[in-house]
Amino acid sequence: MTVVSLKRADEPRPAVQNRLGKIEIEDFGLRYETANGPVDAVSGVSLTVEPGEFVSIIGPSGCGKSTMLNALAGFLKPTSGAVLVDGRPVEGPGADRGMIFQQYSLFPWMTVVQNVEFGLKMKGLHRSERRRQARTLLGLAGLSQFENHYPDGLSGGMKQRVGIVRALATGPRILLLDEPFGALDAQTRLIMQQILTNMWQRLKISVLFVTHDIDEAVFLSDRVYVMTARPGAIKAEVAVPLPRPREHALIMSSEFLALRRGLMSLIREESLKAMGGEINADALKGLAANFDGHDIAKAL
Ligand SMILES: Nc1ncnc2c1ncn2[C@@H]1O[C@H](COP(=O)(O)OP(=O)(O)OP(=O)(O)O)[C@@H](O)[C@H]1O
Repeated sequence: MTVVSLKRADEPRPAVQNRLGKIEIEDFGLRYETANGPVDAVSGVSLTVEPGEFVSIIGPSGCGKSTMLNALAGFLKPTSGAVLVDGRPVEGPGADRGMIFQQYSLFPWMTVVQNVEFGLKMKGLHRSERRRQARTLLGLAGLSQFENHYPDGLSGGMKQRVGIVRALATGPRILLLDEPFGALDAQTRLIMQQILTNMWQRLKISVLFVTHDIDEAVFLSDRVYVMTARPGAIKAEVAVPLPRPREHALIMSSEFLALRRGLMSLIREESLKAMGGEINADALKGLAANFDGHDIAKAL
């Protein structure tokens, strides 16, 4: 079995017929205008997510991962290139895309079930139908007995589960997740990964998932894109041909470890480049002065 296959980003892939939720990012660039001049966050990125696919993006800090998700969500406009959902350019936020951030974004004055029902209310659904749909999704996420709790009384993992359920309640075709489990402890993170994959498989939506955690990317994804240091571009596309459903014991398998090693070496180089930009010679001189004249800059 080929465990790590690196493909060119523009290589054709078989299309899934008659299904919605396709993401196409074509030669995408985004420049921020700041008081200190322009910042090219992302440059010339092309990537695709087929309907129903689970795709992750990993890359060094500041390479533009969040910028890209925000453009897909419709919060930012590309400076160059195009961002398409089901063949149409993204013009702004829409109910076809749900977004989940690392920070929990629940309404603290609403109960769990009211938070989940909120988007359905905006869609004009009748109260009894809203409650029925919200309860079905809360059941899938193992949250049935917490429906009348307020967010303040929930753990971080539970809040994030409610956030995922809320984003899914309006029936998006695409779920965009930006480091959603970054603030959770390791054990809760594993449980959340399992819940997310279960819901993804049941609902058959497309997922684009940003993470810093290589194990998480391999465990969850069909494919992983690796980005370069800023301005972010695609360095590699890695297929994850591990069978589903996946159990956590998989992370000890030789196939998983080979993928992990491959991704690790791809990303190490870019992380060093990204850090190199921040560690300048003056900063190192400053450090040396703090160490009784010992030249630790040379040792580095
Ligand atoms: N509103 C903004 N104005 C100016 N520069 C910005 C803005 N938002 C992001 N940037 C810069 O654009 C670059 C990409 O930022 P972005 O947050 O997209 O990266 P990231 O890969 O998600 O980072 P991290 O992994 O640390 O979350 C960074 O250098 C960042 O400082």
